[in-house]
Amino acid sequence: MTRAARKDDDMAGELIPFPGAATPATADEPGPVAPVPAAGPVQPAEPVLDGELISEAEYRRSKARRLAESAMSKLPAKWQSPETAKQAGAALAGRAALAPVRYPAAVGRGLVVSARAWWAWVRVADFYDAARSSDSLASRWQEIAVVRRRRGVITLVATCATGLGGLVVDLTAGSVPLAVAGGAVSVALAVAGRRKDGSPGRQAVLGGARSLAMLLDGDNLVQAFRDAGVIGKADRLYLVERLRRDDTGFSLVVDLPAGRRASDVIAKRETLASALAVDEVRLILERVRGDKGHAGRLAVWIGHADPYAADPVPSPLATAASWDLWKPVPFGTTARGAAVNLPVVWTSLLIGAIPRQGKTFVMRLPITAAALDPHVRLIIADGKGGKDFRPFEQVAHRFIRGSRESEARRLIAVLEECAADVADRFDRLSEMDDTLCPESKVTPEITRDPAHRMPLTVIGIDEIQNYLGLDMPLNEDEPKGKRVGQRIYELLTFIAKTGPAAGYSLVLATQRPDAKVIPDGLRGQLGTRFALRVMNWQASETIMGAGTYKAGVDASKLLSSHKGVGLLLGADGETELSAGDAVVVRTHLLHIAAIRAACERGRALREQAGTLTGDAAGQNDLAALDPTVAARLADEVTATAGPEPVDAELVELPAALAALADVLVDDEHGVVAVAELASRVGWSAKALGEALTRAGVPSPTPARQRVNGSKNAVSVADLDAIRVAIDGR
Ligand SMILES: Nc1ncnc2c1ncn2[C@@H]1O[C@H](COP(=O)(O)OP(=O)(O)OP(=O)(O)O)[C@@H](O)[C@H]1O
Repeated sequence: MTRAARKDDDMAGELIPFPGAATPATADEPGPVAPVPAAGPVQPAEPVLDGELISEAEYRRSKARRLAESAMSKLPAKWQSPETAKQAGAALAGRAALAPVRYPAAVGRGLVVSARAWWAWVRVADFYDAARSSDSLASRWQEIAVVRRRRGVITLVATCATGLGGLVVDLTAGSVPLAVAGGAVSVALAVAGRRKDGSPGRQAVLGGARSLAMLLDGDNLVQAFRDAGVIGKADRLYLVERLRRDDTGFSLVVDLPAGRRASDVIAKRETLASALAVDEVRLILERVRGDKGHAGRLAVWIGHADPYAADPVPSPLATAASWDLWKPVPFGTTARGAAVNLPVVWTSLLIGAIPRQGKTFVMRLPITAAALDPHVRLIIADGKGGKDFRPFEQVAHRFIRGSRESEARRLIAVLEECAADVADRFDRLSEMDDTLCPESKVTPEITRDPAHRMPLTVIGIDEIQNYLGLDMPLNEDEPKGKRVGQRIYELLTFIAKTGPAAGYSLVLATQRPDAKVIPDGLRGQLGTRFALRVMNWQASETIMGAGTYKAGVDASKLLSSHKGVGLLLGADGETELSAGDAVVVRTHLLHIAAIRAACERGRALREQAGTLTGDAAGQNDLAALDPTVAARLADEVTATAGPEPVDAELVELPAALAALADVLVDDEHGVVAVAELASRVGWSAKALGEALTRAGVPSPTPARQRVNGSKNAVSVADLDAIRVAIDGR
């Protein structure tokens, strides 16, 4: 006989939608097929059950197994997994072997403890100490002495009665009851004398390894939340969706007690992981937002194993015949296997990581998708200069390999060409009719029609720090003028800020993601951030944005063995990626051979569409910029990037001295109160005093003197010394 049964109640059910996780691919996923009626109006299908046909014996076996698992889950966590149970068993056996020595010692300690307690009772120690500390011992002494005498008599009577009773029992019933009573007393003494955890001399407990409960239940979870301090000791959790277990892990949705915030729990993920006894990579916490959630609702997933240690998933781009870059690019999967796609249009991407974590591999994913779209213009600058990007030479409109001076100067020329194009596109977009261009932004139709000359343009630069750090003068005639790196920074900032609406996207990668290497002005314009493992939380914040560490986003916590795994955050609100919660993504793997093949396909597509241009088509010469465009651009680009970063100290120094130079009168000499000088220039006395010290103006001795008949000594400055400093500059 056979029986149809649900495969596993706990496993069945729909996936919990977690807003915050990036775009799950659902459209292409195969699902159960409902029977189609032969003809007539469309009928609603019966609910489809996911199940399998099993025999009676199999059913009984699975039921027995579930009962056994449920019983096991009630045991302390250390008895639930074979490894920890083995350790706990060994520790128990060790303790049993030492019992003959330890038991008498515990009884001895118990005797001492009991004797001390008895002596304190007879002495009425608590009352005596209280009277002494309140200086009322003399007046209470009589009272205390009476109680002491009474307790002494009680002790004597009780001892005699016990001895007599023992003798009677021994004579009437033999020694067995006495032995039993003695045994019970010794157990009580041993309990009183046992060594407690934390008392001096107590050692770490062998076999006490904590581990995740085999079958998590509500009780384990509430305890873990309490132990982690994310809810109060008397608080409860409310299960919104019951705990489910599948092949990958446990999942559930909980409501925190009123007033507790889910984001606070997410920020304490590591502490909660410790309370649950799992590595934090196995614990995923996400807020449930929108209509189905609220600020105290949390989706929890605890993996059976490290979800990022599995074999990497090959990128679908390896086999894609072509790609439409207006569609988000397949990027990777979450820990739970949901697909994550990376939008490229309307945004720019910053990738940061320490070396050898997969930065170049990750960067090549959106660029390969761009190569597969014949209507995309690709500009590549490989600051490392290896072979990683060479396959793109076949399709790239501009391709620069290396970061020596000549290559950096060519990059500047290419970026100037792009900046001029961005400005020109906006001029032309503003002229287009509303049907074709409804929002002063490019549309798929505009970018795909060669007549409009506005293809989507992706500028990919690897090891961007190698270009931005170049310190040679831009103009050789002005050795102290603008630097090459500064010019590249200005142009990139301009393109990142104004380019997305005109169809330009930047994909920048660096292995030194600090504020000095990528100034805030540029970083702030890169709306999508992906951080693979970095050195510390500061580097993580540099990529992901200020405040992300406090919110629990820290790429330094990723393991170095997790190549290609990183945190993805949409920071500009332009894409479907959540700006609030970073999602951990295991990126797809795409090897160089597959990229080369994809680029060959991309080249063929471009040849067919007539869109193979620039370097790839052998047209290496850059068109000289029209002088009017160049002049207009010079102003716009510099204004967008803001003033050159300058050392604050250098600005303040001349400002203090320059202000003083205007107010000092020629025949003034000697010392003057700093406060008086400060009031002349409208500064605070403190700020001026500090500025003078930084300017190297020596203070008079003593530094505080009475001047102009002042009652107290005040801070003074030497006018002659200030004049010397001004003249020196
Ligand atoms: N998605 C992935 N899954 C698994 N392994 C990956 C993935 N991406 C990259 N790797 C592995 O990580 C290694 C380092 O990759 P990659 O060269 O991209 O690092 P990088 O950060 O660019 O290093 P460098 O800064 O030295 O250029 C590669 O050898 C590759 O095998």
